[in-house]
Amino acid sequence: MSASTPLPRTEDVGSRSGIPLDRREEWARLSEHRDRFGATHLRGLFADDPARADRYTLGVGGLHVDYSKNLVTDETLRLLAELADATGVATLRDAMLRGDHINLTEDRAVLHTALRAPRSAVIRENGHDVVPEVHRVLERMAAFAERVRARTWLGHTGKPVTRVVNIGIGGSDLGPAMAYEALRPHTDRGLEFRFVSNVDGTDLHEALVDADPGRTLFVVASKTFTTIETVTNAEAARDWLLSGLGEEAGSDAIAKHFVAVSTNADEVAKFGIDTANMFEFWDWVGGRYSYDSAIGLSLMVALGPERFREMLAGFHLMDTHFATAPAERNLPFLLGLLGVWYGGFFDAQSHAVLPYSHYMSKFTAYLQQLDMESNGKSVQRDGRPVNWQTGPVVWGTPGTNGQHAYFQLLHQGTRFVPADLIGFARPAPDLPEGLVPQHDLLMANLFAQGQALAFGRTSAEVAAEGVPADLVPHRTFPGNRPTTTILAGQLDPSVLGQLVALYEHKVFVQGAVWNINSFDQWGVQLGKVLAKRVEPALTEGTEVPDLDPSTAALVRHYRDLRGR
Ligand SMILES: O=P(O)(O)OC[C@H]1O[C@H](O)[C@H](O)[C@@H](O)[C@@H]1O
Repeated sequence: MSASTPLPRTEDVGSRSGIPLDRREEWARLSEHRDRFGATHLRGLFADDPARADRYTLGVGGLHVDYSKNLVTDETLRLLAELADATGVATLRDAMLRGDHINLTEDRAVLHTALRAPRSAVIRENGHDVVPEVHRVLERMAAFAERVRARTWLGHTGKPVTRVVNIGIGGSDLGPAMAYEALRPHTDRGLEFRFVSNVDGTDLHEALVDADPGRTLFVVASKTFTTIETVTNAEAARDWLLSGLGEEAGSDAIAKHFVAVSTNADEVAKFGIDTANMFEFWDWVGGRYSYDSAIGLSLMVALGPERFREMLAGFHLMDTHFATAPAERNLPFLLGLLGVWYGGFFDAQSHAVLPYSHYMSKFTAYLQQLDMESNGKSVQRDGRPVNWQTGPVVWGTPGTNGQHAYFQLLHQGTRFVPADLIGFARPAPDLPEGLVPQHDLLMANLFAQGQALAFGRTSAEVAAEGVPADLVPHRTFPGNRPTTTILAGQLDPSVLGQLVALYEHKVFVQGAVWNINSFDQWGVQLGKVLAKRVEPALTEGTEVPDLDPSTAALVRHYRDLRGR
């Protein structure tokens, strides 16, 4: 889109009218409702309505989601659904799913849902059905993955590749790295996987320090293939390979030890990777929505094509639910609207995602990009500033570890932090017998935390336990801290796909209500530009014009410390 082309009007792509969110009557009704809601306590809500847990639980695919411990009533949910309706969430959803260019500032379609569509689907982008291409690339990925898994993908010296090093950052790292970790029991344990993202050379160093160049395969994953961290690490990896195999190994070694995943064939070729070894995706896939595209190549090698496809089917199941279920029984709508309620009317600044699964240790970091890069915006789709809170700070680590670190603040601090608790009924399939009983202990903690956060412990209850009067306030738990519990049978590829799609669509719903473009990320540009300007000052002492006094002094001090 040229700079002079006007952006499509907001009403063309969703929002029913140009009325700002905070001037809508549906918003005003929620605001009045919030005033009436006051300090209504979850204890009272459950006492008044014992059936609440049943009514506020929804099962979709393999997920069982209990949202009853949220600060909502039927009226809240009705008013939120009316807000979703008035802001055109479903209209924008339909526009996204059919390939309209809802990413206004980049004039792009947003079609990650096409990545997991069945072969029979027809989804057009600019009039062209993208589904056959999606499946063509999936088949190429599968053929490649099978060769590595069968140990028939041989390196330059004739040895099979056994270590796969994914080089990528942001959306080209977080998804595959997270899913690899989450699905470890389903991976080929005879292969080793490393995910290198940071431009800090220590990241690559640690991935290669014990590697055999003859057995190492690099997957360079970058949508643009211009990202400085990835290109720098890929060049260093190439140097490492050639110094290990001998410079004369040259292009044959590159061809056997490097594959690329990108939308940019020109840059891939410039780097020296044969485009026959390139796995393609498209500009209608956002980086943070891309790990089910060819960006998941390393993951597919780890899992095998069949399990990768099970994961895609899990995504698709949630896509179908999102596309078809009525708003009041639609999980992404519900979870998205709860966040709108807390951000808009409870001043929630953050949202904790707390998986009770050590394999999910990278899940929240993955969601940070998904949510915060999508909805960390402060202008509306037409460029006017927003006058309401948009995306929260998303944070969290696996339970039970977090309980011994920051849960104190969740229980007794002054901040209001809604949280998602995620757990799985069955332990990992290959967990040794002796460790299986620990799983119930893990899950008991999940349930206990949801209970403690919701219901707390009153001062009367504490006093009745014989606690001395001066300690009672310290040992009282106010409760009324909302959680949503997501329970699944087992952490398997399908369930992971369902979970990720649930959060993708939740983020979508929120962006639609807030009337922001969830699909660009201009906010990451400035730092990149400035880093390029500052680097010569660090290395060569070059004067950087217009450097502010604080940064200039830091640069001087850095050079002193480096002895330059
Ligand atoms: O895949 P790439 O083009 O290398 O981009 C990697 C990442 O870097 C950018 O700065 C964006 O903020 C991310 O959305 C993107 O996922």
